[in-house]
Amino acid sequence: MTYTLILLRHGQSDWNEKNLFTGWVDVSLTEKGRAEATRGGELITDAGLRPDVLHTSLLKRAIVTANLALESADLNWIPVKRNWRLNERHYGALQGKDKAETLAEFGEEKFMEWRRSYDTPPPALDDASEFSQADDPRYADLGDDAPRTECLKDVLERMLPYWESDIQPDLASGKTVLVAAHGNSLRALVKHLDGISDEDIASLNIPTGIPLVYELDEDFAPLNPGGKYLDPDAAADAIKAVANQGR
Ligand SMILES: O=C(O)[C@@H](CO)OP(=O)(O)O
Repeated sequence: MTYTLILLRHGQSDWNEKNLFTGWVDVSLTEKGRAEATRGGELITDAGLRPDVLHTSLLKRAIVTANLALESADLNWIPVKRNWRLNERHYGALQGKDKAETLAEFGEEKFMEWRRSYDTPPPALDDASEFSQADDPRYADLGDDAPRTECLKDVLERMLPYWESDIQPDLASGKTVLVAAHGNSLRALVKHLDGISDEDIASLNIPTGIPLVYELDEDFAPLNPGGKYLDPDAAADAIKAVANQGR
């Protein structure tokens, strides 16, 4: 028995286009992002894949991406589960800040530490900030556990329980699972699946809107380590663009 897992980062968002740190701020897709999402669904269909169930974050850029992909795959009807544990990394006090200005102000080392180090979070976001989610009803159940900043390690630690409790059982029952999420929550999942070291994960970036397919064995170990992008050429170009953000 092999399991099929399809990872889909949301299409380009308004704040991807503007080059702003986003995190938990609930921004919309651009027209380009919507087109990427639709094409993502076409790529899934063309590859002969048919997701049985969808898991998304609570952020609309992932939700709308999944809806558009499923619309183009004529699979609007499949069951969906949404969970904050698939959210983008909470970017702390960087949320709403321009990436190029942050790089210019703090320098390459600090910028990359905040962006890609495994275990150093940016400073926490003040609850009074216009970019805070402290009063957002969708996170009310989290109470004081709601993050004010996160590093990738934090994301991995809050994502893994959901991977084990909700996604693995769907895979184990033979379902093809589509996970529509974010650059850093998917980096955390890929780190876990591929056993990537804390150092090496810094240079792994995930492009918007291009499905990444893993075939997993019964222990959820990849049979195709690194997975397979359904449009490898577009993925390679887009990965470089993500890596160079801020420059
Ligand atoms: O701003 C963010 O939330 C993320 C994803 O867009 O950015 P980065 O790739 O810099 O971690």
